[in-house]
Amino acid sequence: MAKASKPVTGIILAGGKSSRMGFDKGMAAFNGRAMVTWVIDTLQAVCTHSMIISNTDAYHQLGLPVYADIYTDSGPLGGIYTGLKYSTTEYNLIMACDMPYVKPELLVQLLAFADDYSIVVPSVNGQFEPLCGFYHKSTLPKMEELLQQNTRKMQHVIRQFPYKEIQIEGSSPDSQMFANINTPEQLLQNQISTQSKQ
Ligand SMILES: Nc1nc2c(ncn2[C@@H]2O[C@H](COP(=O)(O)OP(=O)(O)OP(=O)(O)O)[C@@H](O)[C@H]2O)c(=O)[nH]1
Repeated sequence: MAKASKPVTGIILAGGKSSRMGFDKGMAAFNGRAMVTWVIDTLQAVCTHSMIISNTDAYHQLGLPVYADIYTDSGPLGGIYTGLKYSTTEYNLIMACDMPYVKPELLVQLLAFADDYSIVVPSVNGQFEPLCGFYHKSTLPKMEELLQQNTRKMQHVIRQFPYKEIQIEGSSPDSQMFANINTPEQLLQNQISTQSKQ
């Protein structure tokens, strides 16, 4: 997979509570290795730099820069803000640590609109997938304003910017890429189904 023509930072969100999983989901074993490492591989196929936003020491063993949330307990928006703040590139791809099925080809599709929009996100049946998106560094000041206003809903955040939506039908196989692994049951079921496909 060719890297993007401009520098792009891959920002992995690995904070939050993992309350449904009951333990840190990014470091949970998924198909033989930590779930976050699948996401790292996807981003590194396309990005020139990568970083992890987490408040947990375990992520330091993965060989990437790890930054703690600047605004704590602020949900994914807080993680996005921190990533963009530390990023040194205009182009940034954000991914949640619990989306191991996203393909680099999708990220390339998002980057194709990076010159024309502040945010580019896929949507499935009209619902944005904000934690697999392109975010321009210039969104930072407004992101901070939204955080300070206690905004949490990413569906609302995206609409504050010039954004592009890549629509994906819920019935298409591509929509399966956005499956989150949030619970021990999903972890187990997805490992079995992934292995049976090999
Ligand atoms: N850096 C950072 N990432 C977060 C934060 N909250 C959620 N995330 C990340 O955002 C993605 C989606 O998180 P959720 O599944 O909605 O929330 P969660 O707190 O991780 O899990 P639950 O407690 O089960 O809801 C995951 O990759 C999380 O690691 C946060 O406060 N900071």
